[in-house]
Amino acid sequence: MATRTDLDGRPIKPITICMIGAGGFIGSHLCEKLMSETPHKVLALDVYNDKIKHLLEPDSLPWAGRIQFHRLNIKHDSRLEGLIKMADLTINLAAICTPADYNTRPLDTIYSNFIDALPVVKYCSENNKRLIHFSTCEVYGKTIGSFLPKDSPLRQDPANYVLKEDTSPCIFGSIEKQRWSYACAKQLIERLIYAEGAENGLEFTIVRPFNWIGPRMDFIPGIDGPSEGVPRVLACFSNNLLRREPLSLVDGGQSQRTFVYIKDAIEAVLLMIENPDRANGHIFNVGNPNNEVTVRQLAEMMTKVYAKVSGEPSLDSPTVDVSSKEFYGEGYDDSDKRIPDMTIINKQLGWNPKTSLWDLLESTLTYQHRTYAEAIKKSIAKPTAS
Ligand SMILES: NC(=O)c1ccc[n+]([C@@H]2O[C@H](COP(=O)([O-])OP(=O)(O)OC[C@H]3O[C@@H](n4cnc5c(N)ncnc54)[C@H](O)[C@@H]3O)[C@@H](O)[C@H]2O)c1
Ligand SMILES: O=c1ccn([C@@H]2O[C@H](COP(=O)(O)OP(=O)(O)O[C@H]3OC[C@@H](O)[C@H](O)[C@H]3O)[C@@H](O)[C@H]2O)c(=O)[nH]1
Repeated sequence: MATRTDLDGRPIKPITICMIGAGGFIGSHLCEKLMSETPHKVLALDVYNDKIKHLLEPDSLPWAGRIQFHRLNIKHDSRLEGLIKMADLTINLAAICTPADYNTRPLDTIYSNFIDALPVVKYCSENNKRLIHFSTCEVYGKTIGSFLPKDSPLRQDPANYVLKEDTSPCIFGSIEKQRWSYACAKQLIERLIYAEGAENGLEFTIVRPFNWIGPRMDFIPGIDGPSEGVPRVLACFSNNLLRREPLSLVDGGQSQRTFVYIKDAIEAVLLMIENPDRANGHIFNVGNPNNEVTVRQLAEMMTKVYAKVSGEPSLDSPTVDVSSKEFYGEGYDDSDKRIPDMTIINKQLGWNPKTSLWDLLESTLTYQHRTYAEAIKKSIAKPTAS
């Protein structure tokens, strides 16, 4: 491998990374990138490894020996501190991060996103290890603009809706809207990490992902996840398309999101890993402000793209409206709009997303069709046990 240099022209030294939650969606892409393009070693920690199996087996893979899987639950495993000590950098991705869980399993959500992350922060701080912690864009909550009258010209002022790391407030709903328990737990762990940096010199970077999507995100209910499970929107809509069912629009699909391609976002994380002097002490939005749609528009676009990649015509009525209470249960609420300000990541790391929403949906839905269409057909054809 040719000598790789950082953004300041210095050669990059190989390091060992302790990646917690390496078996998930983001972790699997990050492991893939680190194995195929860098000399770094990864201690991959997770309870599952299905999404990184292709990197672990067989032993003849070019990166054999550079990635080691450790099956463990960070809630109760004494090996955690030893693994953090063995590494130069810890990346914590582990979390319950699916909205269907926030109001139905609020305790697990709070424990997973706050309590379980505490020892990781403590071990990094005590052992002088660098930490990259995954937070979320949801820490911003609702926009200021959402509280203005519908026809107020102030809604047009970007200051009232663009989300900026160092100036935007964090606006959550009331306590019985348990949707916000996740965001609140993430916010408190951010504050704790920041305080560890300020008082004890912890070297940290906080990542706030804005709806990263792509292959291997979540699961398809009844195929590689529970039949009654509700994954995030990309997988929900993929499941509907694969089964030729209308896509469910929660509360009319009026909420807005910006979606970024996982492969673009992983480039940003690699820059953080390899440029500690530029990334330490910072909180970074990572998203694509150019890919904004309402959830309804996302459904329409996915329907068109899926018809193209599968060759199957769309349904006459491709969407159906459903209330959030019916879909997610009591205590659901939503972020109205999420546009990331890109100033800080641009200045520190020179990163910009590249892939348009249409292009990222085309490659992702091609993957979904190739991976799941046959399995879905078989599961539908299978006679049910009497
Ligand atoms: N994907 C996104 O767009 C997005 C957006 C905002 C924030 N995030 C954050 O990024 C991180 C990763 O998200 P993801 O999309 O890859 O989710 P994911 O659910 O696919 O991955 C999380 C992984 O952590 C593992 N994990 C959870 N608890 C664990 C424990 N106690 N011990 C060991 N492993 C455990 C899970 O098994 C899973 O493989 C999360 O912290 C999430 O909150 C992601
Ligand atoms: O079938 C569906 C699924 C979801 N939706 C809607 O689609 C939007 C996006 O839902 P997602 O499940 O992808 O999750 P959200 O964008 O609300 O939150 C996510 O973003 C940030 C991360 O921290 C988390 O991964 C997750 O909380 C929501 O408005 C939701 O109500 C539908 O209309 N229909």
